[in-house]
Amino acid sequence: MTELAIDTTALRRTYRARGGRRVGVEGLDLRVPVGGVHGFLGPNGSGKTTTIRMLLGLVRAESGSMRIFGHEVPDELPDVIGRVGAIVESPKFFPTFTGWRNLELLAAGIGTPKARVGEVLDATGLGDRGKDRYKGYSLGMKQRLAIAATLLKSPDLLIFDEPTNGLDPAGIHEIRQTMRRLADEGRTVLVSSHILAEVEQIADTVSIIGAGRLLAEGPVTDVIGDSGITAVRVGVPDPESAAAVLSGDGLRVRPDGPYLRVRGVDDPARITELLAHRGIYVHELVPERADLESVFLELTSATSLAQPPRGRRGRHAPAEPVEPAAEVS
Ligand SMILES: Nc1ncnc2c1ncn2[C@@H]1O[C@H](COP(=O)(O)OP(=O)(O)OP(=O)(O)O)[C@@H](O)[C@H]1O
Repeated sequence: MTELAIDTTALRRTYRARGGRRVGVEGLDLRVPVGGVHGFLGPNGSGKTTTIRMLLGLVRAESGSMRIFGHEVPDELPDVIGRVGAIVESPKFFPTFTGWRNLELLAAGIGTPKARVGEVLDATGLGDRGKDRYKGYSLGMKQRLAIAATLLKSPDLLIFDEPTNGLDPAGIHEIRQTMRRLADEGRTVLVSSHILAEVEQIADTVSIIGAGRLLAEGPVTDVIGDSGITAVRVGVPDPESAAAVLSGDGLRVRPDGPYLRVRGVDDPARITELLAHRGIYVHELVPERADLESVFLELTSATSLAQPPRGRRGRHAPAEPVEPAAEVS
């Protein structure tokens, strides 16, 4: 059985809202394996921050259970929190102090030897900028300094809530590289995001949530699907007749401009074969590979929220629609 860094069962947290309760997290089962980068994905308001805050003991769960490295949270959190580093909000640093000095102060505060400061600056790619003042850092460098601060106590688990918010592409790239490097050192990195493209490139495993519930989980490749082919774009002289032929064979077909988009086919050659038998000749056949973005959009769209369960690991998991709660003004 895979060793788990984070394990939650039927986790629930709601918030008071006008006209009732607003769902933060509703029956969430989250499993983060030890080692590697785990993308915790969901649209805005899907419950990522609420989950992270509950794991860190900052928000109380109404029901359900949570474990970090097998320790019950929140009861046994003091036993394991030393192994956890987290950035939930932007940490405050002294603007006129150097990055190095800021970290020295933090290290002294938690009883970490000063020698560790140089190591964590190197680990986050700030080795040659440590002697520069914090206020002169780019946003990406500021975020890397925040990561460096979490590394001072050498945590086994790092939790980053939307660490690339507000960064430009270069900054995003730097953070991505840093997270990958940390995972390659044997740490577990949980990174929440609603930007799929950046997570897809570095995550080993993902959990996708919507409306506080798990929609899919597993290795990125499994979540995307083994074949990777989600649809085939087909160009034919007579799309209407071709659609009838393909639908008749159980394929899902819909018009897409002058083309047809066909789903439910593992081997695109099947399309050519079916159509050729009816004297319809294909002039274009383009398999379109799924990416996490399209899986995510499909899973988190309102219609798929209402779809029935399809299983667990590497599959799409149960999801039920949740009544929207009124906003509090
Ligand atoms: N303190 C709070 N009071 C009331 N409602 C809250 C509070 N915190 C979160 N919520 C609500 O709970 C739901 C989940 O919010 P949460 O911040 O956990 O989502 P998220 O996935 O982290 O979103 P984002 O990507 O926008 O940060 C949202 O509907 C949000 O409005």
